[in-house]
Amino acid sequence: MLPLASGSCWRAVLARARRASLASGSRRASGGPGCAQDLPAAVGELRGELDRFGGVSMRLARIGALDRLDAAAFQRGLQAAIQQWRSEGRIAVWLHIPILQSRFIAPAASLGFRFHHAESDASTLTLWLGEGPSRLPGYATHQVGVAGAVFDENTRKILVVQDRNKLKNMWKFPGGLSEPGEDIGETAVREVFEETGIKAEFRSLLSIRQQHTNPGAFGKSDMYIVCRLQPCSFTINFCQHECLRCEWMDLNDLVKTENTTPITSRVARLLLYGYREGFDKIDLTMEELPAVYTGLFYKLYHKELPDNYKTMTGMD
Ligand SMILES: NC(=O)C1=CN([C@@H]2O[C@H](COP(=O)(O)OP(=O)(O)OC[C@H]3O[C@@H](n4cnc5c(N)ncnc54)[C@H](O)[C@@H]3O)[C@@H](O)[C@H]2O)C=CC1
Ligand SMILES: [Mg+2]
Repeated sequence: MLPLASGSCWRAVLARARRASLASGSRRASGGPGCAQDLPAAVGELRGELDRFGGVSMRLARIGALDRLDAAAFQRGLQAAIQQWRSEGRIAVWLHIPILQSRFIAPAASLGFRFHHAESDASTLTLWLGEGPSRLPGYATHQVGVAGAVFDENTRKILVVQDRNKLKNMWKFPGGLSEPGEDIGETAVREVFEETGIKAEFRSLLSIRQQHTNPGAFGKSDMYIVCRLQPCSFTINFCQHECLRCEWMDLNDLVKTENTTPITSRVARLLLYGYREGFDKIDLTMEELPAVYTGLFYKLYHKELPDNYKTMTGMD
């Protein structure tokens, strides 16, 4: 982000707020915590930053004497700053508020700010200043759950569990929610081990289910991904908190049983097809590739691409 050229605007408006307070002889003029005389210390450090979309970002954590700034003075300062930013053609304001400074949320909300998101130690509010409805991107919309279909080709057995905390005890693949920064395959391997004690390796991605307004996802959307895993151990030691039962079941039995969920039944049939006709018919395999802009790496999942199509050597 670039420092905002009109950062001095804050200094001016809060100095004005201070003068107004002094003139009105308000309680703050008399000194003590939250007193208007203390404003310049906080205000001098208050800087907005311009982003590449033409919006302004304000991080209250960067202001040293914020503890002494009271909510009413903050609101007056913010209001004047918004006016200034509007006149400069800024399209939006992002306000980052540390959790211990949450008293600034209400004054910001009264000026039209709304929550964009919250982390454990801070919240971010936004105000759209541009024309028409807000074009700011929303925050996270989905949770990601991943299950491991651990299939042993030698015995044709598949690892299944029944949840302890469900009203109906149906067979399903072990799995759970992905953690931040975790790859899909890593979640499948971790959850399978935590729930069943079975060690396994990621082979491919088999299916993706998307479901909206999911109660288990706090009313957000849910992506449930099933991976094919290859077992590396076979002795079950299942988690008593999460699972009621866990066993290696013949794949044909899982395909035929009614005591399962529709998605488990469908993926079992997909696995049976892959087992008989070749897993290349059903696998979305993974490859790591470099990201162009960030210099980081990402994982790409798709059906196997023949080598000559990867390089395009000798092809038109
Ligand atoms: N069709 C299927 O076969 C099923 C698919 N799924 C999918 O699996 C994913 C989630 O898997 P899970 O095994 O549920 O996740 P998980 O294995 O990460 O377990 C979640 C844990 O959080 C606990 N928990 C949940 N809500 C709680 C609350 N309000 N208070 C206290 N503890 C709470 C649960 O008891 C459980 O121990 C989702 O994507 C979901 O859609 C889940 C169940 C069945
Ligand atoms: Mg689970």
